[in-house]
Amino acid sequence: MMPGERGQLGQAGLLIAAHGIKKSFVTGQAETEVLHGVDLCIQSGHLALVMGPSGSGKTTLLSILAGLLRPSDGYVDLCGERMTALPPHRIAELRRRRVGFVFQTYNLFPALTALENVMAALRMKGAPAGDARARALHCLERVGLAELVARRPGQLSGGQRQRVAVARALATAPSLLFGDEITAALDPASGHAVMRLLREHADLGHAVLIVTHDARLKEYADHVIEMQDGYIVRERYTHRAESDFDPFERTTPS
Ligand SMILES: Nc1ncnc2c1ncn2[C@@H]1O[C@H](COP(=O)(O)OP(=O)(O)OP(=O)(O)O)[C@@H](O)[C@H]1O
Repeated sequence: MMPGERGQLGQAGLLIAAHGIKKSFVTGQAETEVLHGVDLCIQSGHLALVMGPSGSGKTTLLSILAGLLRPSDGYVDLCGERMTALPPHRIAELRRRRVGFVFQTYNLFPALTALENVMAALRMKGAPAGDARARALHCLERVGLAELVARRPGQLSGGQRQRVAVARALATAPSLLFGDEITAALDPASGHAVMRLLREHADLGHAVLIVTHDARLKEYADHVIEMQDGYIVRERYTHRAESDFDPFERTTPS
């Protein structure tokens, strides 16, 4: 059961528990440590933001938590499994079952239409063709692309491609959804719509973790993590505004 499936919990409702994460990169003769021992927990039902200056290690941390990059030291438990102890094929399998991504580069298949791109993700998780088509159409409609489902990525704007990537990530109802600058290419109204969908996704008991420079997204967040020079320097659990205040529309020029 994929759509609507609740995120499988690790200990005490944690979908991610990471401890002592270090990462070094070797360039030429030099080895540089860019994460210096990061501890982080992400709870089920939470939308978390990772913020901080350029080069502070946000994308590196996200890649490690998502199982795309191995830490040099420390461990990551994902949905209760010690991911960092698994061999690569088991990590790939865990990612396929539990994780969704939206990257700045979208990673869409250029030869497939928007509909086919979203369907492909569902088919890879074993959904029958008819179900995959219906769910893909529904998800594309939710991101406001109902009219554009037959277009290929090359026939869409950057913001429209970003929304296809969001539809594709949400379609498989991942326990953990990772996003890197998810709203960067979006106009205020689309940014608002996408964040509302991600908020709903977290409210189902999943978790959403987004790297961003956009302070407006804090209005949707439960947990804000600030990084600097390879360390987490501040973490805040926020109380979301109960009002229908709209941070995107507030900055829309009148
Ligand atoms: N594959 C790599 N090889 C060598 N150095 C790397 C590699 N990936 C990242 N780095 C370095 O690690 C540091 C952290 O990079 P990272 O991309 O995690 O930062 P960031 O906070 O996401 O930055 P931005 O906000 O600009 O995207 C930077 O100094 C970067 O140059």
